Amino acid sequence: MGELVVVAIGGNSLVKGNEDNTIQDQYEAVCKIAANIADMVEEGCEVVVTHGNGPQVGFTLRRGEIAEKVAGMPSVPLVNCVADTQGGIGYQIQQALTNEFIRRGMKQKVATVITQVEVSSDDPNFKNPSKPVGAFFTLEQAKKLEKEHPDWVFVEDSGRGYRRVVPSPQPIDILEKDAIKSLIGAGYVVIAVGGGGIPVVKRADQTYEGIDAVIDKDLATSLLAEQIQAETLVITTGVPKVFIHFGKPNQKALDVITVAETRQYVLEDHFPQGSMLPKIKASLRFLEQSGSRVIITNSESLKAAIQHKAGTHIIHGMI
Ligand SMILES: Nc1ncnc2c1ncn2[C@@H]1O[C@H](COP(=O)(O)OP(=O)(O)O)[C@@H](O)[C@H]1O
Ligand SMILES: NC(=O)OP(=O)(O)O
Repeated sequence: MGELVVVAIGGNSLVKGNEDNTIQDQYEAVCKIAANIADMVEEGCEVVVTHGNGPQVGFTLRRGEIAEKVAGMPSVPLVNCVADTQGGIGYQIQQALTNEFIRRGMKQKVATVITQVEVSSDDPNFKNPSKPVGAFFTLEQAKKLEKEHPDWVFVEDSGRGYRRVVPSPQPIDILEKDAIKSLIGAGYVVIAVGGGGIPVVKRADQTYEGIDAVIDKDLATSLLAEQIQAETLVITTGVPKVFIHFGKPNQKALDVITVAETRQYVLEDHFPQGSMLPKIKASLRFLEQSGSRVIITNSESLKAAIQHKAGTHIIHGMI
């Protein structure tokens, strides 16, 4: 059995532009990432793929709102928008990976698991929306939209523009973790926890129901990696490495850092709230709970990163 690696794909890395991004554009981006993931499988890794849905779930929500306004169609709850994007993006990744394995003459099987993630209805994050979704707007556009829709909240997203935010509770448990483990054991490349998972709460009678929110996919991925006892968590994003003093003249790329060093960089405020900080928090959580190493890199560098030749590696301590 190879090293069990959970790879998270950022939702932003699947969209080129803003709301003008087409499904075909997204599939082309998915195909490029699928080739990089196939490289890892060829390297001997057992791979579980997770993905974000930040842009896509916002677009889906907006489509429903426009259809309601223009055609009087019933609105689609946010939790169902999460489920729709999990299925839609999961389908594209599953097809792209399957085709990539066929082209390479590999017998690898692929399956996507609809994944529900338990959250608490008492989570304080329900009262304080923080997860940016959908399109990026200018300040003027955001102010105009806030006037038109008093229930919408906007935040500035890491220097990239203003985005609508929705509640983002902490993930507590991956309901389908045993199914995911079984599929890995049967030799599948598994796609799971798409869009951070479909948020559900447990009722008093122990049954579940969906709740409107978008879970941070890095936190949900870290919980999955812990629950399936993965050795390695790889978070792919738009940059090849994590930097300190990011975007400043003295920015410095990090190659290998320890958990203690990473905690110190967090205290020194090197990682912004809406972008790199959730990835770092998810990495620390995985290493503190069970993991051996975390790699943060871009998808192009996946193979080299697994071979210790690229990316930022976070480890317990220096050997
Ligand atoms: N210290 C940092 N090191 C590297 N990248 C950073 C840092 N701070 C902010 N970033 C930015 O954060 C981005 C990752 O966040 P985001 O795009 O929201 O994630 P995702 O890829 O999951 O959608 C990077 O592509 C980079 O532009
Ligand atoms: N659900 C989620 O965290 O998606 P992104 O990674 O696309 O923001």
